Amino acid sequence: MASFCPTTPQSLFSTSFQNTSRFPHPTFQPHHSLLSLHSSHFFRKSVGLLWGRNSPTFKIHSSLTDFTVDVAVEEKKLPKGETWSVHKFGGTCVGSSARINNVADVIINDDSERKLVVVSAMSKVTDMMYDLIHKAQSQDKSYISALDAVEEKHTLTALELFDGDDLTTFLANLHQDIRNLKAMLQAMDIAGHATESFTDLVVGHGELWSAQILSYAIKKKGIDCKWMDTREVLIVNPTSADQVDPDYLESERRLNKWYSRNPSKVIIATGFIASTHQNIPTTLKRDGSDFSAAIMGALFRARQVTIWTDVDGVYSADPRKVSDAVILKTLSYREASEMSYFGANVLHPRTISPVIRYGIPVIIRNIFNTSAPGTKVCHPSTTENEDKKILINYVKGFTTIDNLALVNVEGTGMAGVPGTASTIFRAVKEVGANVIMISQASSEHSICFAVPEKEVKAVAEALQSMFQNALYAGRLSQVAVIPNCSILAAVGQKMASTPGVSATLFNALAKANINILAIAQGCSEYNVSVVLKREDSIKALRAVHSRFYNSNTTIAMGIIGPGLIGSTLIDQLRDQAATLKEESNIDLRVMGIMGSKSMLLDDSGIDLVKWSEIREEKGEVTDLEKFVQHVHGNHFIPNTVLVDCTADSGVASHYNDWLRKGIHVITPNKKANSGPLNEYLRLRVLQRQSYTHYFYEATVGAGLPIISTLRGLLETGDKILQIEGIFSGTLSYIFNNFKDGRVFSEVVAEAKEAGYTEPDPRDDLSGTDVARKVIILARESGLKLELSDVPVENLVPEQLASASVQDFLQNLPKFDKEISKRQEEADTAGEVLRYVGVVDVANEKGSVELRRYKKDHPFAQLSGSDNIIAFTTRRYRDQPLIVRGPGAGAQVTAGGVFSDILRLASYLGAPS
Ligand SMILES: NC(=O)C1=CN([C@@H]2O[C@H](COP(=O)(O)OP(=O)(O)OC[C@H]3O[C@@H](n4cnc5c(N)ncnc54)[C@H](OP(=O)(O)O)[C@@H]3O)[C@@H](O)[C@H]2O)C=CC1
Ligand SMILES: N[C@@H](CC=O)C(=O)O
Ligand code: NA
Repeated sequence: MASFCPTTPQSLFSTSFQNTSRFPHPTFQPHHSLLSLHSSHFFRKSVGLLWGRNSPTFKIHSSLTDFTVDVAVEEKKLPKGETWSVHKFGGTCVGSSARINNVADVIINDDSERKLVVVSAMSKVTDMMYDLIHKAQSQDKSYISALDAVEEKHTLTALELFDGDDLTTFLANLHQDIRNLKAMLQAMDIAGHATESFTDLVVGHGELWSAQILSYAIKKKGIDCKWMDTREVLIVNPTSADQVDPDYLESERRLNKWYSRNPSKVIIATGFIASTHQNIPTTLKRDGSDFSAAIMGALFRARQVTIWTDVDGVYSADPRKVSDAVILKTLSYREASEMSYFGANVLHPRTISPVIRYGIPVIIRNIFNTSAPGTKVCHPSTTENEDKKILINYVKGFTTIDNLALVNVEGTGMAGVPGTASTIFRAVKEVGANVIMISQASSEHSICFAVPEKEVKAVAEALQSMFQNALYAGRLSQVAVIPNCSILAAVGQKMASTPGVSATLFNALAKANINILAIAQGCSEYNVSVVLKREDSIKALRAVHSRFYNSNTTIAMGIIGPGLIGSTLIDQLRDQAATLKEESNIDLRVMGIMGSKSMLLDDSGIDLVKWSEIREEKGEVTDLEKFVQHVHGNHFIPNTVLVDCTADSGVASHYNDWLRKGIHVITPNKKANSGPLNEYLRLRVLQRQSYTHYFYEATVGAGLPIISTLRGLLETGDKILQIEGIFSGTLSYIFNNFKDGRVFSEVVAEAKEAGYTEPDPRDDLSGTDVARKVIILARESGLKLELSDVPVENLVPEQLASASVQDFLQNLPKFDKEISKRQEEADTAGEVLRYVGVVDVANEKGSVELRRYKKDHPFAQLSGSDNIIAFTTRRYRDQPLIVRGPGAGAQVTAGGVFSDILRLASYLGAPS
């Protein structure tokens, strides 16, 4: 066996680069092909001369010895193709001896006939190596102890993994490398500088050591394997400061030669590092190890390349932002490139190019969860129909880029003037800014483009100066900067030629009340990008993801007024939450509950079992503005709804403002819809113009479908003639039970106890509550009536009009006689008393009164808190359409509010 002896360091360029691991001991076997070893002046011209174990004529340069060894070797032809599978393990995968052992098992368990494994340096080692260089250059002597730490880390790992001759060999190599590195660092220390190739040489040691360690760890498990210093094989041409192009022909030639000397079914190769044609060490720059794996895949024409990471595959969106993000089973090469560009943790486009050439699939898998199949990146034909889970199978993923600014160059002088765009982008190029997205409307009045926020100041200044004259002359009106923007991109190969994809995207954004600042879609249609305000970025991502992936429709809720109805609603939400999530993908999160005195806020959703105790303990003083800000301010949840369960007109006066902010409103509170007409009309106009919803089914007939029935009639072209009925659950209960000698005040108390009345039962007895319902239905039918336009028959004794609720109830028995008299008179005539409301649409009037009906009249047949509402319309003229059932009470009212919430969820995209 030929080897050459270590020499004593003499100077940096003729010193101790002997017997290093990147220059593995040539294991010359007597029956091998002719191998010539020459020596010359070691490192005399360039350190690159070291990377020369690439041909049967093997040149070794030493400052002390010159020698040539010719060995006859048998040429082993590299078998290429399906039998090879390539794996790549990043730094975290080989971060410790336990992980290296795990990696060894994964390789052994791969039943491919031949395996080529690319490894990165152990985790943190590359940073440690850069730190050494940084310290040495700045003459910080602590690089010596830092180098000791590097040596110790690898020594300990080796000691834990293998033993015997392999350990001795590895440690000898490692010590020699460390001595060499020390000499190099000393030189940097003296020079106060390190060239790029020197830096690459130092840093590349991390890969050399990890490849050797892994190969010995595999050998220890009884599998024969060789390790490869890829600098002997991978030849690249630097194309720019951060890019190199592989020379496939030369690399293939060198690989064949390497293999002829090192035939093996398992090869562990260093990632990241390569050489130039002049054998100068270099690196593959960003994402280098992935690139190494892809190049190796191409050189070996491998069956597949597996990139092992610490995630289960490529997600449909960043899982830290979208909790429902799913792992994609397949992605086309193009989709992977697009997603990667837009910040997803996918293969960098450049790294996939070598495998695209041969259609070699790349699988992204999780080393910590080998049961997960991962994501397969391959040609689209093989990806079809695999991602079945996706409802709308056209968009694969969504990504965002933050910290951008939009620049808008605008003016009438731009249209039809060739060269404007070129001038703009020349200015941008001159300040070295990177244009991320461009959009120009065909009117040519403006061009807008997105650049990184940190570059926008220079861009704006350059444009101001470039267009100084045009701005002065008015040909351009402005160069405006819109800061704090983000791009949201939807990526999918099948988006091309599929109508409706963008419409769905924009619709989802509109429903989440997100404003789009600019749009771009290239002709290839693989990507639709929209620019949004930064603060909307996560909300937008969730909204579009949920629309395309049938994932949860999440709604942030704020409940105002946890009284009888509010607290019953909370109980119903609590009991139904799991089913809704599981069966309908609706995730309702109550972020705040507010009463008149105290409120409870929570960032992730209040525990609906213990909310009352928690409010007692942690509640804060009610502050409506803070409450709204909290519930709506959660940018992770795309939709917000405020549910007003008070009877308060002050709370209702905020609906306008909330709707304007994109907050949906749901309420059983009648105050807004029966309040001042102009405010009501303003509210409706605003609501109709926006995608923000305002639902109030429970304001009339509680949970009964009154508003929706009326809407249905109107929207389908029916004409309402009259709506007549018993609209008050309280008054219905009272007059249904005020018979057989019972006392009026007692029945009123029962109605209050049963939860039918308004917080102040005089609102019911006075007829005001019924009048409000009449107004709500009248306005819904198109009448422009004020509450004061509806005459009411007031049943509240005048003397008790201004008493407290308690005094009113206490003193009501004093007035029982009068009403009993009316009841008896009716009874004698074979009639009953019923409190009815009428909307006379034809005559544009409303009325509310206590009427007498024959005992066989449908209104006389009611029981409990039943409401009955008869719609006489053009279609239902002879036989009115009748809705009947309990029209008050906690459960039915809260149920009505709840069903409005679910209607909202379905409008927002939940399955209906
Ligand atoms: N009962 C029924 O059958 C039906 C009721 N409705 C409507 O439902 C609504 C609620 O009725 P109900 O639950 O019976 O009434 P309650 O009196 O039981 O509850 C009202 C709640 O509103 C809170 N509240 C009042 N003012 C404010 C304010 N300014 N800010 C915050 N919270 C406030 C109260 O808080 P606190 O407790 O802290 O004072 C209380 O929690 C009413 O609008 C009613 O018309 C509609 C259809 C049927
Ligand atoms: N107090 C009201 C409750 C429903 O609106 C009624 O009695 O109908
Ligand atoms: Na209703």
